[in-house]
Amino acid sequence: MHIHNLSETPSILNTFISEIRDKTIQKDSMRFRRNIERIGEILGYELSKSLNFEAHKTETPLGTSETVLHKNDIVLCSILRAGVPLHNGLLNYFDAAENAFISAYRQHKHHPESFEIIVEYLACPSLENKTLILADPMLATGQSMVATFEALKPFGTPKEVHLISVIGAQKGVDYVAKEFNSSTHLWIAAIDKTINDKGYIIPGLGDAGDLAFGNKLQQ
Ligand SMILES: O=P(O)(O)OC[C@H]1O[C@H](OP(=O)(O)OP(=O)(O)O)[C@H](O)[C@@H]1O
Ligand SMILES: O=c1cc[nH]c(=O)[nH]1
Ligand SMILES: [Mg+2]
Repeated sequence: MHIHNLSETPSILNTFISEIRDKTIQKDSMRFRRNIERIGEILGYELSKSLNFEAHKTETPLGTSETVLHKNDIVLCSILRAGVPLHNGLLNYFDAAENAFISAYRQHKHHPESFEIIVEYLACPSLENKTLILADPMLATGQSMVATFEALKPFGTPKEVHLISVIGAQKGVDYVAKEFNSSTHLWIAAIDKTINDKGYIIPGLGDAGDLAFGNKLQQ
């Protein structure tokens, strides 16, 4: 897997990551969502450099401008619910992308510290020969990414696969690196050291879905 950890190069991205982590600033849910969206825009911009480009001529009022434009058929798939603001950020740049949504949540059936990933909702166009971008802001154990990719398989074989995440734990990064094809790209804004016994990334930021959209009752 090609791992692109964007925080290795200091940039304005660090400001947005620092704000979503900050226990005071993150309480402003509108700012939290907007920061995730801005991070999505930056990750999308970096990812765009790896796409395929073709020559293009643009007629201006005064002449012809020659450039290259990407030609990929992109399907942008986000994991509900925390993936929604990240999806919006990516869609701001890949505005012609087709879109897919998939739900994945942790079900704590027997013990608060053990859970399984439940995939219930899935809306997806054909993925055959397309560029699939699979986005989820948190990559903790990596089980949600792997379970959702598995659920997408009946929709066709993508030409290339890009995973997008905001904060990952090293364990989750290692797990997806093992489970996905070696040609897969991971574009990630920060990689943290550990996961606690409840599956939260440390230091992480807490629960991204709750911070974006409010608390939910456990089923
Ligand atoms: O890498 P994993 O260990 O699978 O954990 C990451 C998943 O956990 C969070 O979702 P959550 O279950 O909290 O659902 P939510 O988005 O509805 O809050 C997050 O948005 C990821 O989907
Ligand atoms: O730290 C974590 C792990 C999973 N999901 C979150 O929202 N945060
Ligand atoms: Mg959550």
